[in-house]
Amino acid sequence: MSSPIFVAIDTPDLERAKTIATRIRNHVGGIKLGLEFFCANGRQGIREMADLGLPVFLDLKLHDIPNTVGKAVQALRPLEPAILTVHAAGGRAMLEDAKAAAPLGTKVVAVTVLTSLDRSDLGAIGVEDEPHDQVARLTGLAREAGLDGVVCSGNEVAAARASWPDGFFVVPGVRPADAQAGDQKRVVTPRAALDAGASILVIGRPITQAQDPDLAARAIAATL
Ligand SMILES: O=c1ccn([C@@H]2O[C@H](COP(=O)(O)O)[C@@H](O)[C@H]2O)c(=O)[nH]1
Repeated sequence: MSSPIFVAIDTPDLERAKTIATRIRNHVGGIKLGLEFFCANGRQGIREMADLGLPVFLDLKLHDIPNTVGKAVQALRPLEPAILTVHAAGGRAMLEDAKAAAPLGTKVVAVTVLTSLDRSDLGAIGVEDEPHDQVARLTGLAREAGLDGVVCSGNEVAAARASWPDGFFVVPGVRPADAQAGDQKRVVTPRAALDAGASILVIGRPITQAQDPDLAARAIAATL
């Protein structure tokens, strides 16, 4: 079985992204490219990264009116990413249009509650529920809209999977026991996230900022 680790390569520098991906390629299941990389390098940058041969998770977290998101996903179709993200809070019609516009082989997954948010952050944007309850609500919405799965933290993934056994669960906010959380607030270890039902783990800085990213990826893989 291929590794569940997708490395978040968050850099605007195409050559640095290629160097990291090349170094870690034998110890991870794929690479995740997000807004920072995409805004700097666009579709051509994604193509060049895909040419390295690892599955590409395109984490653009699209969130707009249904027509705009549908058209954006259409524009991304030629890239055929393995995984593509949209924000669940965009609502059911937006989720449906995103899924309808995506290539058949692309898993479209909805971001529920960002792992950088805690209970008080939710309160500040008018959501009075605990993250757990909001994740449950948005997971149900994503499932009804025909998506493939959701993005949530390792704290909520067990309940999300229990409600959607064949869903695809992406877990970021993953930190080895001795790593710094940084801006992440809902954090679990790689082993705990997998045990709780994660389909894949998104891990960025603990690998990409390490002196030896390959060694860091192997050390994390050894804990799984
Ligand atoms: O809720 C979310 C959704 C996406 N992310 C993304 O995952 C990586 C995490 O990087 P680290 O360096 O391991 O913190 C990053 O690209 C985020 O955009 C997330 O963290 N939380």
